[in-house]
Parts: sequence; structure tokens; C-alpha cells
Amino acid sequence: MDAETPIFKVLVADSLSESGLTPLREAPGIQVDIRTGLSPDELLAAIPEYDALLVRSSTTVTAQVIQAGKRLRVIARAGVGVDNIDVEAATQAGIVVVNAPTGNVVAAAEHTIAMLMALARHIPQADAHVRAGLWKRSQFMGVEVRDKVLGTVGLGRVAQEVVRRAQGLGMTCIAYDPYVSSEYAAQRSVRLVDLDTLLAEADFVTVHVPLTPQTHNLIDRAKLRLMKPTARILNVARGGVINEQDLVEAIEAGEIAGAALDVFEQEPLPPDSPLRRSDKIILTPHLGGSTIEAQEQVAEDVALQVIDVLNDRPARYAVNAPIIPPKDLEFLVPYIDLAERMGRFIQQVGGHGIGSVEITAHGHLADFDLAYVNAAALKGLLSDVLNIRINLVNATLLAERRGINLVERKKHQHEARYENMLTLRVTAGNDTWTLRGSVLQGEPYIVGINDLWVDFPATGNLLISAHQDRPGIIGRVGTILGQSDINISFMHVGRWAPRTEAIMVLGTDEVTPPALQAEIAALPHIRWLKAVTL
Ligand SMILES: NC(=O)C1=CN([C@@H]2O[C@H](COP(=O)(O)OP(=O)(O)OC[C@H]3O[C@@H](n4cnc5c(N)ncnc54)[C@H](O)[C@@H]3O)[C@@H](O)[C@H]2O)C=CC1
Ligand SMILES: O=C(O)CCC(=O)C(=O)O
Repeated sequence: MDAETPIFKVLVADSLSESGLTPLREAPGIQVDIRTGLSPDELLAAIPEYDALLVRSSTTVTAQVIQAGKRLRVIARAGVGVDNIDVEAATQAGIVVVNAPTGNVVAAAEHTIAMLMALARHIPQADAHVRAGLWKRSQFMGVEVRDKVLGTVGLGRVAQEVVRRAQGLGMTCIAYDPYVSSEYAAQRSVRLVDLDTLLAEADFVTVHVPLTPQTHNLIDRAKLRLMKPTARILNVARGGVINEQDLVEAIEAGEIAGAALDVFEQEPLPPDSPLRRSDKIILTPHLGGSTIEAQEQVAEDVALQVIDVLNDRPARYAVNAPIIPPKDLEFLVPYIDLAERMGRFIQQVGGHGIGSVEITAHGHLADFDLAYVNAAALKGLLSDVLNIRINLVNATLLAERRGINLVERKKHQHEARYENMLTLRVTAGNDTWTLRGSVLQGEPYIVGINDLWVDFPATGNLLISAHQDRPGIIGRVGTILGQSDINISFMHVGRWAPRTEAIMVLGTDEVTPPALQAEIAALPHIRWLKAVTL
């Protein structure tokens, strides 16, 4: 690596699979520091020097940590749930949050099945019994799961893997998930029911939902009372979905037969938790994702995304940024770049007091999800305006906060000679600017300014003027620039007809100083002159 290569520093704050981190260790320009077990104060002190932070579930990434992370560009969660990260604070700070939503799904499902069988056959209690030198087999009469009803609360990725395995064990599966259709459930041989029906019918209830305001305490004492006295309940999702105090009381009152929990309202589980006192409750210390295979996969999934974000590429599983399907990436990335350049162009020619932004995709471009293109245009429009870091993560949020009304339009037919074109129309103060752009042979081009067609690369130093088309004007501008040793790299003129309004665009190797701009702007027939650097 040469001395010029930028060094990104990556902090791995929780224990992650070493082999999963190999892509990060092998990436040029990236230094990986493993510092697990940091106290909150130690993390706060360490974070300012890092560009990326990788965690599992032990480290809590608070708004304070995010504010202190002045260089932070990405926070990665090696797992599904991002409830240990203040995603809102990260979004506001323009930091990408990524997770690994698929790598530990099978591990979580297999742990659920292990807990289900352990519950049905009292395995942990029987093991402790034998170790204590006892042999009272009659205390551990179990139940079969074959022909029993399994009710899953949530029918997402983990639940579906649980269902497939439970069906293999001969169980009938029902589910409660208001966000999926009956057809979707039926395709998986699952009957969709409401929560009360599920609790009343199931012999085993298993929870697979994220912890949200809607799912917090979703299963409380009243809901537990709906269950059969022989039924058992499992939670391998998130603590707090089943109310712990209510669960202990329901089990002690004989209202349900037992529970298996991998996750808790407070982790680690406090020593005096009432959950510890019932021998009908099986406890594991948040092991759902803890298999060698899952840990390798989630570490690799986040490592690759960290490399992408540090190299300005969209992340595959960004939690707080639009996601581009990998198959669309190659086509869209040049348009994302073009949109940002067009935003910066308008911002420099007259983007003060932006009220509304209309983005129109023409041609094949209109077939794509434009979330990133829109965010890029907003980023360009706001970058030099706001005193905070602005990027594709927070651009839309910041625009909304400033009252900017964004409208997206799609026109599937071609416009003019351009197979794909982007039009950005911005109302700023009393002016409306319309800029058209396209990607030609992989390079960003501006192809229209207001109502005139033009054609020049959207890059470098540009001087743009509106003037009355008259002989000699272009020559005079060239002379003034030449006298100041400013080299013109290209010139383009767009006009309606001879001697009408024209737009001249000059590319220059050097930046034109303000005094020289004023001199040109004062020439006869020049209506206005703007300098833009892209
Ligand atoms: N114990 C562990 O180590 C692990 C725990 N998990 C946790 O398991 C949970 C499920 O993960 P995935 O299946 O990957 O998530 P997912 O996002 O694929 O599925 C969640 C499902 O819950 C449903 N849902 C959301 N709100 C609901 C509500 N109010 N009522 C009913 N259904 C609702 C959604 O429609 C979705 O189908 C997450 O909380 C995740 O963090 C995941 C992996 C390992
Ligand atoms: O293994 C871990 O780090 C926790 C997994 C988990 O809870 C998740 O992925 O949501």
C-alpha cells in the first residue's frame, strides 16, 4: 500500500467471527481494531478516530456515541435487530446503518426448535436432576409435538424457517401477522388467524416479531389467560414482547404449562429476575444467532457492506438508506452521480430559498426505483447550504425538515434524442430552474438548461451565461479569459434561433475569479453569468 492510500479505521466493538472479518482485513486502506468489552465511557473516548463501527448485541450505540463519532460513516450490526443502535440519531448525522438480516435466520430457527423440544421433554431440568445424583423419571413426563398446533406470532424470515421444521415434525402451523396476506401464509401451508385465536388454539406459541411500540408487551397477563393450561410459549425474538412479570405469574398460577426464553427485557438477565425462580421456564443467554456458521456469515455480510460504504458504494442491507437491488446497481450508479451534479449545478446558479423540487425520469430510467437518485439530487442541492454533513442517508429527511416539497415523475417514453434522461426542476425564490441531464458513454452530461437544449460534460469549472445572440460576444468573452491566462477547454452555445436568447457554456481549466466574472457579466447583451464547479 503506498503512502497516499487513505486509511479508514474500523472499530470492532463486540466479539465477531474472525474468519467472517477476512474481507475487511484484506481490503486495502482499511485498518481493523478489535476492542471488545469497552465501557460506555471508553467507547465514547475511542469513537472519534474511527470511520466505521461494528457491533453485535452487547454494545449499545447511543446518540452520544454517534455525536462523538465525527468521522463515522457506517455502523454495522452483525445480526438482524438494530434495537441497540440509535438509528434515528445515525440518520440525522448521515451515518449509514447496515445489518445482516439473513445470516443467522436458520440459527435462530434451529434454536427455537431446540427450545421447543427441550420444553416438551424437560431436558434442562432432567439434566440438572441427573447431575444432582437423582433418578426420578416420573417427574419428567413429556409431550409429543407431533399433531400439535404451533402458533407463530409474526411470519417473517425466522418464523418461516421455524414453520418448515415444525411441519417436518408433524405439527400444524397457524400464524398471526397483520402485515402478510392469507395467500402468502397459505403458500407456506400456514393458516393466518388473529392473535386471540392463535393463543387459544396453539399448543406451542412462538414469538418472531421485532420489538416495536406495537409489539411491546403484546403478550400480557390477559393474553396469557387465553392460552390452554397445557400450552407453552417461546421467545427467541426480543425481550419485552412477552411481559416477564405476567409470564411468571401465569405459570405459577398454572394458567400455562411452561416457557422457553432466549431474550429478555434486560440483558444480561438480572440475578434477581423472577424468571429464574420457576423450574417451568427454560432460559438461554441470547444464543439464537450463536452458531459458527451464522456468526461467520453475519460478520462477512457486514464486513463487505462496511467496505462498500467506505468506498462510496451503496450498502446491500442499509437500514436507513434506500436499497438498490444488486442487478440495478450498474445502471443506476451513473444516474445517482448525475443527479447529485445536477443538484450542485442548480445550487450554484441560483439555489437560494428552495421551495419545491420536481424530478422526472424519462425513458428506461423511469423503470427503476428512484429513491437514491432523488436523495442524490437533494444532496447536491443542499450540500453547500447546510452546516451539517449531508449524504444519501439523511438528504430526504433534511429536505423535508426545510419544507422542501419533492415530487417524483416518471415518463417511460424517450425525450428528444436521449434514451434516458433526468429532468430536475427547482423553484428557488422567484426563479425556476430546469436542468436536463443524461449519461452518455458512461459520463454525466447536462443536455438542457431551462428551455434550451445544450450538450456538455457535467464536470469541472463551468461559466454559464445567458445573452442575446449577437456577433462578437463569444469572442469578447474568450479574449477576457485569455488575457487572464484562463484556458477554455470547451465551448457550447444553445439558442432558439439566430439573434434570439442564447445560453453559452464554457469549460475552463482554471476557476474564473469573481472580478473577472463581473467584467464578463457587464459586457453588452449578457443578461447574466454564473460560475459553477462540479
Ligand atoms: N435470539 C436471537 O439471537 C435472534 C433474534 N432475532 C430476532 O427475531 C425477530 C424476527 O426476525 P426476522 O424473522 O428476521 O424478522 P422479519 O422482519 O423477517 O419478520 C418479522 C415479522 O414480524 C411481523 N410483525 C411486525 N410487527 C408485527 C406485529 N405488531 N404483530 C405481528 N407481526 C408483526 C412482520 O410483518 C414480519 O413478518 C427479530 O426481532 C430479530 O431481531 C433474529 C435472529 C437471532
Ligand atoms: O447473535 C447475536 O448477536 C444476536 C442475534 C440477534 O438477536 C439478532 O440478529 O437480532
